[in-house]
Amino acid sequence: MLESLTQSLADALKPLRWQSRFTQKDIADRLEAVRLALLKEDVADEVARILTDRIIDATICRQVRKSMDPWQQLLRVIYEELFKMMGQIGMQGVDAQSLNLRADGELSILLLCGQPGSGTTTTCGKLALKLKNNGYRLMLVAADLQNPAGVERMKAIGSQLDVPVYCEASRNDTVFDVCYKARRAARVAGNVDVLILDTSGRQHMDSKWISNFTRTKRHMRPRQVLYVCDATTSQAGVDTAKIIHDYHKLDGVILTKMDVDAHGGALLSMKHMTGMPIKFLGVGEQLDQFQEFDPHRIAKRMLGIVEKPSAAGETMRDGKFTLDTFLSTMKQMKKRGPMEEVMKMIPGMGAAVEAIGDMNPDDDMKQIEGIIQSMTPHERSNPDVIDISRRRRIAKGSGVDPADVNKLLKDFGGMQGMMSKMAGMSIRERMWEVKELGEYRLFNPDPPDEIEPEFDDDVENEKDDE
Ligand SMILES: Nc1nc2c(ncn2[C@@H]2O[C@H](COP(=O)(O)OP(=O)(O)OP(=O)(O)O)[C@@H](O)[C@H]2O)c(=O)[nH]1
Repeated sequence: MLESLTQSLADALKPLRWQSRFTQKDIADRLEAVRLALLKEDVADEVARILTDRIIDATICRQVRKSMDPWQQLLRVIYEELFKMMGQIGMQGVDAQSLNLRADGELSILLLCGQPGSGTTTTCGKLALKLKNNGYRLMLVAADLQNPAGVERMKAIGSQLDVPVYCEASRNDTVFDVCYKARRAARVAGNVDVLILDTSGRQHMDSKWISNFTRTKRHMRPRQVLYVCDATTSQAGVDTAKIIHDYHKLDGVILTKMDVDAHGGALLSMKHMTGMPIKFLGVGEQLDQFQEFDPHRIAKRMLGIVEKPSAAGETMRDGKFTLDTFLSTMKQMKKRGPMEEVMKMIPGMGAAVEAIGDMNPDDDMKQIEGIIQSMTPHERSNPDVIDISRRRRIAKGSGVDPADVNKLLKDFGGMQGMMSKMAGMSIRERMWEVKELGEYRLFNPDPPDEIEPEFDDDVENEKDDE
């Protein structure tokens, strides 16, 4: 995954690697090499130009910290610009909020479309598996009637996941007919939370397909329409995604076959060129080879920064950071003073606390405590088992909205991930991570166009931290 892009970037930046000082000319020369490297990896011309211009601007705007290696500072700038180019945080989860699923217990519909062979049918199964693991009850719909093999594949996926599949024997039905009948069947069954429609077709660009798709989208009222794009098709895939998005206004992209995409052209260009966020990545043929898109991790990977798992990280991933741990950590922190004061003690959080103004972290803490205490011990150790009906009961028991329970579980999931990630980091890296979380992810799920990093602080003491 992304091997060629990582190598090209490394080659372009290599002359600066061991230099103790950089002039602006050095940086400009190297970034021209980076731009050419990006073009070679099939990144859109516009994206390569804007990205390198932004990196140059950011390096000029920042006051260079004397105590820090200039190479590290340059890498930091490139990393930030890469993830800004790709990412929109807070839209990638397999949860009610990120997928806009209904909170009232009514049927939610997700519509997936994509070019033939892009992996749409497989992706429907991957999404179904993730949702099933989060406690949702699914039905899959094989609405790609032009391709009998696709229907058979969907049936095989359904039996592998033990999820019902709706399909029609008649090939005279249109995509709309199948989806319409499937929705009726799901409602009659009464035990389906999410209906996933596989509408991958033969000729997405022909007028018949467009009118059928438009009708399906209008009448089925899906909660989200996701475009499945084969990452290896690079710019051609991005161009098609843009045409379809301009016409149909989709909600996001799932990039498949990332495991065999060495170049990352589609990955880097997609958000800027189409305006759609990337939500998930397909990273293999198996149904569990599916990831929520994390632009931070991908940007690091592009720069060859390896995240090393540590023993403590493994422990976290093994599930030992439970809701009980979370609650007791919060309580310990609370003993040290009001939440607001404790949060201010965390590097980078001070500004965030000021920014949230009227919000009262102590009240939030009481609500969190109430929700966690309404769960069973088993649920606190295994939050994945909390399905929709339990979420409703927990909400009732703690006097909050089901959406608050969903949010807590989502935040906890994020924190669990962060804890495992931080376990393998140096103190400085941890400080960056917490600072980013405070200023960027936690309080601002849609990142601003520009982040103002504080490179002009007095950081002479930083070396003491290491
Ligand atoms: N390596 C890799 N292969 C994938 C991935 N996703 C899907 N595939 C493979 O891509 C091929 C096409 O997948 P399908 O799910 O049938 O694609 P489709 O878009 O529904 O195709 P049609 O039915 O022809 O429209 C299959 O061999 C899948 O196993 C992925 O993330 N990585």
